[in-house]
Amino acid sequence: MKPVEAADLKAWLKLYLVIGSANCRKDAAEVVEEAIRGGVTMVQFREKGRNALEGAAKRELAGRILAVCRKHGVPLIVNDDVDLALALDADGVHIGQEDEPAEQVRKRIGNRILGLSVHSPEEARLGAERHADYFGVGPVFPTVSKEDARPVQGTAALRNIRGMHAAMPIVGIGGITADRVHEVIQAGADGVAVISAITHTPDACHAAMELSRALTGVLSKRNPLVYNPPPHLLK
Ligand SMILES: Cc1ncc(COP(=O)(O)OP(=O)(O)O)c(N)n1
Ligand SMILES: Cc1ncsc1CCOP(=O)(O)O
Ligand SMILES: [Mg+2]
Repeated sequence: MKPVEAADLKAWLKLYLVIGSANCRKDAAEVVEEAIRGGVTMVQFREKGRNALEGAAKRELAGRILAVCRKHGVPLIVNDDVDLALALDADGVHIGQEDEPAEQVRKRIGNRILGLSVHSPEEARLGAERHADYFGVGPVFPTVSKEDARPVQGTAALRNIRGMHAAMPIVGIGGITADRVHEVIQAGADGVAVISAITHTPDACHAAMELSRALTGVLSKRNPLVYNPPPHLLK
């Protein structure tokens, strides 16, 4: 497997669905199918929280979500669980600052995608040194989906981290809804990662379409100085 191209990853990060059984009132694989039909471009399997599945049941759900993603050509990232990602042959792993260290995960997953949560320019500097492929930055807004979330950052952390990492694929996360997408993208993110904006709605396809429409609008208008400087400026 070749290393992922940053340009491809930026496109996949546009509308990133983070999902597990605890977030859904119906089968999470069905929600993934509907959300992909509505425009989701990458999926993270995050099986956490009260009554989270474990062992064979967790693996079974992950396998069905992977099958849906493969059918539609959408990359699947596994949250925290490197063993599961390797067993499934998933496209990558997302880890945070309290998870298995990034260097170790990189060695274990080879060229699969490595996503890392960062909250400050210093964490981002270390993350880039440790060869993360993309950063997840947040919570940008208050979230109902993560009990142990860090304090809300607004868009300030995103702007700071983008300022220091012009070429890095970056996704904003935490409390993002269709009407807040423009702030997150204007602060320098390549896309948004959401749980509740898609899973806590009666129609995941419709919710994804609304988010996707908002993203397409703001990404097409974004001031090119915010990111994507010409290659000679990146040397
Ligand atoms: C895209 C994205 N960004 C951030 C996170 C949070 O990861 P982490 O800090 O490890 O917290 P948990 O999700 O493991 O509870 C994420 N999952 N995805
Ligand atoms: C996993 C995670 N990491 C930071 S905030 C968050 C939860 C995002 O969920 P929501 O989109 O419902 O706020
Ligand atoms: Mg984690």
